[in-house]
Amino acid sequence: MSASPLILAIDQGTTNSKAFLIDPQGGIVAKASRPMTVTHPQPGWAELDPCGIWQTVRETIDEVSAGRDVAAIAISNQRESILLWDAATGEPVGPCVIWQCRRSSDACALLREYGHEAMIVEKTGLGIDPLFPALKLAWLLDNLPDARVRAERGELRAGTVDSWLLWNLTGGKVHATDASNASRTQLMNIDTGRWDADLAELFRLPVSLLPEIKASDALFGHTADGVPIHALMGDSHAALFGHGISTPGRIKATLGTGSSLMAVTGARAYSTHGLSGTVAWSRHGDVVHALEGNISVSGQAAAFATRLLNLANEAALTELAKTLSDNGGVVFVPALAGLGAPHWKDRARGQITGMTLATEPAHVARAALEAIALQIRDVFVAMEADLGAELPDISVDGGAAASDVLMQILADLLNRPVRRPAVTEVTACGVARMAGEALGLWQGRGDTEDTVFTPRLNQAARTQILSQWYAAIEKAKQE
Ligand SMILES: O=P(O)(O)OC[C@H](O)CO
Repeated sequence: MSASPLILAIDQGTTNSKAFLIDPQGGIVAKASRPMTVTHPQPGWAELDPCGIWQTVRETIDEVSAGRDVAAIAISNQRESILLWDAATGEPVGPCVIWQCRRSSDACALLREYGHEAMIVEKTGLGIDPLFPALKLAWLLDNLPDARVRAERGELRAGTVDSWLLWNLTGGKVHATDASNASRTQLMNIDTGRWDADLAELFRLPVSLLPEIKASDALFGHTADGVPIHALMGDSHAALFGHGISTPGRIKATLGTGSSLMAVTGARAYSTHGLSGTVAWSRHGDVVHALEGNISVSGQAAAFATRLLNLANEAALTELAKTLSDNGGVVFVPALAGLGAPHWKDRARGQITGMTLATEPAHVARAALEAIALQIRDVFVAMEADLGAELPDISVDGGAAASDVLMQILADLLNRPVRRPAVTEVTACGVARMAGEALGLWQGRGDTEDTVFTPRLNQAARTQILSQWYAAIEKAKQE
């Protein structure tokens, strides 16, 4: 038994549900993880089983909390994934349509054609792309039997994954979300922090279906055992907070299935370089704004290449990539779910270019790691252009940030130092801190040493890789 109060932080991601017990100094006392399987019923579609999401989260909570006192639960989650459930029974209605799913691609094209993009960006900070859930929710209402009628009769509830977990944790008593998650739905007006009636009408969605929007550090409710749920945050936002980035001038990249780069902007920022304006978090009514660039397939590019090359695991991919010092002209563009920021081409398709008879599997392995870094570089460059200032370095977290080889490639291609904190579970630590500070029990850790990867690649080699990359990106966009 630990004497200090412990926060139970959930990190519900695309491919794993994780739970951590975190002490007031930010130390991880216990952790548990369960894998999730994304299904692809049609090319470009991506779904998760809502019961599987709840079940895996429940199991990780039970595993880490056995025999411990938990002061509060804090939830961080994959964003932009949307689901529907029955208000009376709590049973899911249809699948969880996840952020990577492109099923609303045609509907997005129509909205663009009818000239709605400027209004949507003005209200939400988000451009039109299948990433965002408003059109996916409309798709569910239109395609699941009786769903629209039942929604209009008030029999259904909708929400992002945080809402679904909150509903289940509170035994169906609370239907709420936080401002960071709501800001990614394309239904929240970023200036008012409320669901927007014009957007709801445009997307044909009854506002009554949606959860109440609260501050990220609100007291959201209690579990049946009386444990307070005291923070909800989108995973990328929690990571930004976990890196201690709360003022402009620094940037972080979370390398998960996709990657998200975020920088705090102070006031609301408008991107002219393919990024999104978003809410970083809201606390005690104060809203912190950020610029974000989402990359659709990032760490997943390594998993994909591992499977294509028939390797045992991603460590084997990295070992193979390490056997060469260059890519031999091979470029991999992982547009496997379209291209996100800053290109936003949802119909782009993946490419492997530049192969010759001299190409070895190791070249493809190296190209896969470089692709992760190059996509991050594209967003980093857009971020500097939007901010009108150079960013001195980048802080990283997430599963793929554990790879020294990848972090060195990232430093080389960015031509900036890459800072990796000692604990890379920054998302969980960030949301735990949000709850811990709200409860007044957070002490924070003293200074810890980051591992810093310093650029070593010469300019000529960097320029060559970049020119091959831009040529391949153009090809992918034209698919
Ligand atoms: O599952 P992750 O950790 O890649 O996170 C997904 C993002 O939140 C999608 O925007």
